[in-house]
Amino acid sequence: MSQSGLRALTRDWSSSSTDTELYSWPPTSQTQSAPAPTPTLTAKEQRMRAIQAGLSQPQGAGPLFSSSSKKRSSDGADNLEPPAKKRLMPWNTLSLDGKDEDPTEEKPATSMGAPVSQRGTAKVFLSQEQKHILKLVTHGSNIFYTGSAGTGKSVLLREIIRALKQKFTTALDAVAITASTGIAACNIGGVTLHSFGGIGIGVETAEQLANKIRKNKKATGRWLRTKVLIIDEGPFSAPGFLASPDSIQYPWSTVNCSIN
Ligand SMILES: Nc1ncnc2c1ncn2[C@@H]1O[C@H](COP(=O)(O)OP(=O)(O)OP(=O)(O)O)[C@@H](O)[C@H]1O
Repeated sequence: MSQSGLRALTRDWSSSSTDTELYSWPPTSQTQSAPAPTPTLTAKEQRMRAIQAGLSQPQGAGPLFSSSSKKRSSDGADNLEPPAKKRLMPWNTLSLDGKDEDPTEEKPATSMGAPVSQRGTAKVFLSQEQKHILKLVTHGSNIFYTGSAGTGKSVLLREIIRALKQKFTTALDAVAITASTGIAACNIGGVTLHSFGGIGIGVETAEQLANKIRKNKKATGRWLRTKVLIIDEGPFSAPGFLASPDSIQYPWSTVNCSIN
């Protein structure tokens, strides 16, 4: 037994450095390139490392993972993945091009030069013409104003209504807001002229309409309490009702109600 090859081989393993180099495993070069073992980590720390590694995976890439994916790209380990797309949100629309909006900065003026308040409602600054008409109305003049589309008639009318309501704060029904059509009346918070006046469809003569109003106590009361009658889109009223300056004044002058 002492001359067997097994005995000789055992002796060679323990004594010969050459044999050790030939049969050593794993190879020295691969051992150096392998990740360093972490024998000092506890089981809890190893679990935490595993969870963090799982969270840093590219799937579901979003803002939460953007930093880790950037880190991988800088390391050169995973530079084929496209960068995460920045989501376009209302609060960062301007910051995409590097121009952050200052929320405390005052908004620019509107096209009409009116500054925008913080609530987003524009304060109206009337033109000289609009101011002139408003002044005439508040001083008690009878006014008919017209103009092309978009010249500010409706804006002026809203200011007139506001000013008259302030002037007649205590008088109930002092300002009658009417229009020739229901839609136009809705736009200014009023009623149709025919509904207010109690004249039905208003196809009779002015004298007949006045008699009709007299017979209607509610309508007569409305006319008598009215200090100012506003008629929007007046030219579209029933033919004959507002056909001429004379007929404009006729109905309420016959029921002893003056515009003032
Ligand atoms: N003094 C003002 N200040 C600010 N904006 C104004 C002023 N006057 C008119 N505008 C603006 O001009 C535009 C047209 O005004 P508006 O609707 O009153 O015109 P309009 O004459 O009533 O037009 P349409 O006859 O078509 O009804 C609106 O956007 C309104 O806000």
